[in-house]
Amino acid sequence: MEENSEHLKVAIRVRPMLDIDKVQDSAVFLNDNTIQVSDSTHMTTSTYDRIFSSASSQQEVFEYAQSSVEGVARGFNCTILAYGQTGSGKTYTMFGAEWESNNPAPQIYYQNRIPRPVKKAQPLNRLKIGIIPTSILHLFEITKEKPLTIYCSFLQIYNEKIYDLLQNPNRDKPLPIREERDSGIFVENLAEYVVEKAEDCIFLLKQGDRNRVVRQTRFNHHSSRSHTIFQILIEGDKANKRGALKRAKMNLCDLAGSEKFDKEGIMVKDHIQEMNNINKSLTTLGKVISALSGNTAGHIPYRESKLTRLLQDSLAVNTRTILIATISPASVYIEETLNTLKFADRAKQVMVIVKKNEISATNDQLVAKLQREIQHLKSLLSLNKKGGLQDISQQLLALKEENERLKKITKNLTIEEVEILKQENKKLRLELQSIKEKGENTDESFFVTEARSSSSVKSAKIPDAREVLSLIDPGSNIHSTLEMWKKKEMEEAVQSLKVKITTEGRCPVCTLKIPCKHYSSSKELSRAITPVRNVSLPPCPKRINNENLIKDLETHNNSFENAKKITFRTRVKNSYNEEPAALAEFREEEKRRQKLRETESKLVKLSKIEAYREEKIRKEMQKLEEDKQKEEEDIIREQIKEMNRRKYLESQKKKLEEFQKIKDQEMRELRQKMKKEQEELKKKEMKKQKVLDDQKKKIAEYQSNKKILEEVTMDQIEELTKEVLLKQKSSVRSSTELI
Ligand SMILES: Nc1ncnc2c1ncn2[C@@H]1O[C@H](COP(=O)(O)OP(=O)(O)OP(=O)(O)O)[C@@H](O)[C@H]1O
Repeated sequence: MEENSEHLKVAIRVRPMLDIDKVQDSAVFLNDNTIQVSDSTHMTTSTYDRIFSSASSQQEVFEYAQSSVEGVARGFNCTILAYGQTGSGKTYTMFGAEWESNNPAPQIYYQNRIPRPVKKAQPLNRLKIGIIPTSILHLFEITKEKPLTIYCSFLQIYNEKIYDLLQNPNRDKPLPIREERDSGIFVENLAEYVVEKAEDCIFLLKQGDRNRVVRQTRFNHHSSRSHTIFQILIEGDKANKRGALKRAKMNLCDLAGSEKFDKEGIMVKDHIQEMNNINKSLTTLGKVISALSGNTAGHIPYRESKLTRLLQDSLAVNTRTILIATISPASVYIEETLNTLKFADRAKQVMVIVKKNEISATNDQLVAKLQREIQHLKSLLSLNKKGGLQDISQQLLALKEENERLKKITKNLTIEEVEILKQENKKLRLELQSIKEKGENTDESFFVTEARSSSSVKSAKIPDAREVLSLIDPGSNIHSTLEMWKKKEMEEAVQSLKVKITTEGRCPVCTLKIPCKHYSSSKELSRAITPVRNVSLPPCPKRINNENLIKDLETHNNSFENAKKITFRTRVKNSYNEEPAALAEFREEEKRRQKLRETESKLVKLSKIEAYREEKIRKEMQKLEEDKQKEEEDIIREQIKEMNRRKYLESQKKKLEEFQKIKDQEMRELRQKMKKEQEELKKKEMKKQKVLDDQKKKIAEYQSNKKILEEVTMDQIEELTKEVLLKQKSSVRSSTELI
């Protein structure tokens, strides 16, 4: 399987000066991939993978992330994060400018959001939209006609609580984070939509964006006050040659911006709380990045904030991660800019190992998940089919049959069968979504992937009427119809019970064997029974009539079992008070009831033990999960340490090699110098020798001359002198003649 080790990619984007920047002098200077930030005393210089100036276009920024987005279609996970102080351009980078004109900025804080009027959708301008919409368009373009299913979800983390942006605009249902061996970390009950077209995905993105918490702050009229994560999950529909299905997810995060306490202005309580939560979660993100980069030893504090916990398996762990740090050029924000660059510097050092994600098509868990999901979707669908509620019991029966059918298709499915299951699943989801669009269902748990909702994770059994009821919001139409159905079922149960009693020759009122107070003979009873069988019971001549009984039953939880108990209790009461003959039977019954109670209490005890055991097992499982989690964290830490060690060794090796090279060069130069010096020395020696030889020669000459001179007499000297003088004279004469 493809596997690469790479650095976390870090880019800086500088936004242009805005009217809101009161002092318009720049403290940021760019030169290729180097950025300089200067205040009156210091100049900080840093280099990054890429720097986008205020003139850079949205398209240029997308192109930087394009290969990672394309990797998602090949099975590589990807996370793109925008980080920076408030008002520095994160939302502009992730969503875009066109986006803002489609979602006009509110001037007030939407505490209880009134839905904004939805403008008629304008065509997206690809030059203006940000990374998220462009990635969606690009992803759909490159996966067109590929056998893939694309899911999307959209959440916000506001005040350390997670909300579904597509289902919960009022933020009244915070969602928990769960972790499971197979599904990894996920948000329970988060809606996951199957999207077939880019336009549908964009539509959902816009819907969700409208539900995001925004507030007007000192530095941004339309400041995002929550972190958002738009997640796209891609799953292959067809297995490859190795029988594996592709599976990759892309997280597109627009973080809320850090903000300083406004000492001059007035900050409302909510604003302060938001600010503290945002700053706290960003600090934790900083700590996690620091730990991942190997700068701090030990524990990675993923669990300290919802943001880092959610991104635990999507941040630098088997995920191509791109960080776009946004800054403002204005000198007034220099402190925030330096903090952002410091964060980016740490992120630069994080190493990531990414591998292609594949899952075996015949993997037991996948098959089981698909089967469960199909059942869940079918049960929801059948509940929503028009007119289907009247004969709900028939539908439940049909679902039970379906359950049996699916159970029979046990684990040994062929790849083709799994592919068919996947298609069925997709079809059902789309059918459900179209029902939701038409407004036939108001239930918010409608689009929750079966495997991601707690009720269904626990068991794969078909829901009974009570479970079906619990799926539906109280107050909705479906709920009231089901209530009616439940009442009807209860009435029928009472009827059939009474018919049963009367056919045994007992009085339907006091349930004693006739003759009793109400009926003297079976003849009288049979006359009375006839209408009872079909419509209603004969009215009790003395005290209890049908309606009272039914009311009684209703107040006692409306179940068949309770109906039996109440009927019995009524009978006993009547007979005890008014018919002493019934006392013996009553005592017998009382004994039976006592036994029943004992058995029941035993059962309660047993179920308590069972519950205790389950709780213990659950705790053990949880502990095991936590241990596993810790182990995994240790492994990651070890991997990071190992990576850093290798990095350090490699850098040392490089340094050594460079040192060796320099040394070799120096040795070579030294040798050459020595050689030259030796040659020069040799030359000098030779010169010296020559001078010595010359001098020796001169001495020899001198000595021979001296010897000659010693032998020459005074007369010979005079003669020689004369001769010389004569020679000189003649030469002078000849020269004067010549003149
Ligand atoms: N590169 C850019 N080109 C032009 N305008 C920009 C650019 N970046 C940001 N802006 C403008 O700056 C303002 C603030 O940007 P934005 O809302 O994206 O900031 P933010 O970092 O998301 O802030 P917050 O954290 O408060 O939500 C917006 O009006 C936006 O249009």
